[in-house]
Amino acid sequence: MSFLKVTELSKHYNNTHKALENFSLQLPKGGILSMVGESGSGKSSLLRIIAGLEVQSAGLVHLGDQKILNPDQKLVAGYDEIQLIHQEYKLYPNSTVEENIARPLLLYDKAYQKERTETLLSMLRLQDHRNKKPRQLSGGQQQKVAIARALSIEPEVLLLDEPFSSLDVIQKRILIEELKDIFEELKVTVIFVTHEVEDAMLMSEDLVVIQKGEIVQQGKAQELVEQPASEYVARLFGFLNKIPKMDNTFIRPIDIRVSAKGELMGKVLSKQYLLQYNLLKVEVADEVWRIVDFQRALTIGESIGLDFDESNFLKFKA
Ligand SMILES: Nc1ncnc2c1ncn2[C@@H]1O[C@H](COP(=O)(O)OP(=O)(O)OP(=O)(O)O)[C@@H](O)[C@H]1O
Repeated sequence: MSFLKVTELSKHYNNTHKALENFSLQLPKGGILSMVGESGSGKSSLLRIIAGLEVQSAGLVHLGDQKILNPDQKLVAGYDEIQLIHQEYKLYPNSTVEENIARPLLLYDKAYQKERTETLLSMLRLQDHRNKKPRQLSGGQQQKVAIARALSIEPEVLLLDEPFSSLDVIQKRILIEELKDIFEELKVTVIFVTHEVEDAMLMSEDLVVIQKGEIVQQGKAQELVEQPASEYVARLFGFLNKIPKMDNTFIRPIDIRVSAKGELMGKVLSKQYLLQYNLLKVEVADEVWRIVDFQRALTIGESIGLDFDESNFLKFKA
């Protein structure tokens, strides 16, 4: 059953520049979807239109039976039910964490205000910071407060536009894992936009890849990894090695074995020490391949045989 429904949305800035083209998407209530796309692919435009903050050139957005009106159709742009959070989301600098979270609840009954604020402080584990001002918090904690504030009025939909891009990797991973559980518990419907595929996979199994304003692939993470619809999608998940003399045919480093009687011979050009393996650059025919060496046994200049199963080839249309 679709709850958030985007139908054939297009957005052309200045009547020419196409930020979105015929974009359709459906999410069930409580669904979490991660959207990956490079800069300029139309992700922010999409979220702003879904939130009712931007006028589309064509197409519709529905939340349940309700048609989302754009700023040309509605006196006050936006909806309480749909909250958009982005990287530069501003907290009230002179208010405490507690006050920031309670702010959208000012018109509500006092007892409910208190109860809801306490729930969110506890859910997001911000109790110890309740009396601090935003500047006394780390970037990750500030984004948590922003999310708590957005969640205070119990929105149906949360739209996250690269909200963690200013955080360091460790902070970010912990926060994504924490938030995923909270979103599931609250049954809020979430679209999480990022250009980092690993962050997308941490947040949800359901992924959409967007390129130049169009969906290039949508599905479970495993489907996208195993059957990428294009070279672009495949490269999002890591290096590809081109098979010599075969057009548009590739193999991933992880699918290659180093073996004395390999199908192809290669020469190690360089090696890079990474956390779980050495990543080698290997000259193979006229190509430079990336090979993973878990044993860290291979040395620069060494000639090696490379073996693989053709069933692991990734073939794309030209
Ligand atoms: N207000 C605007 N006026 C004109 N062009 C715009 C406007 N906003 C966005 N664009 C253009 O529309 C395209 C899509 O932009 P959008 O910000 O939606 O993409 P994005 O995927 O969110 O990019 P980023 O990750 O860099 O934020 C880009 O080419 C951008 O330059």
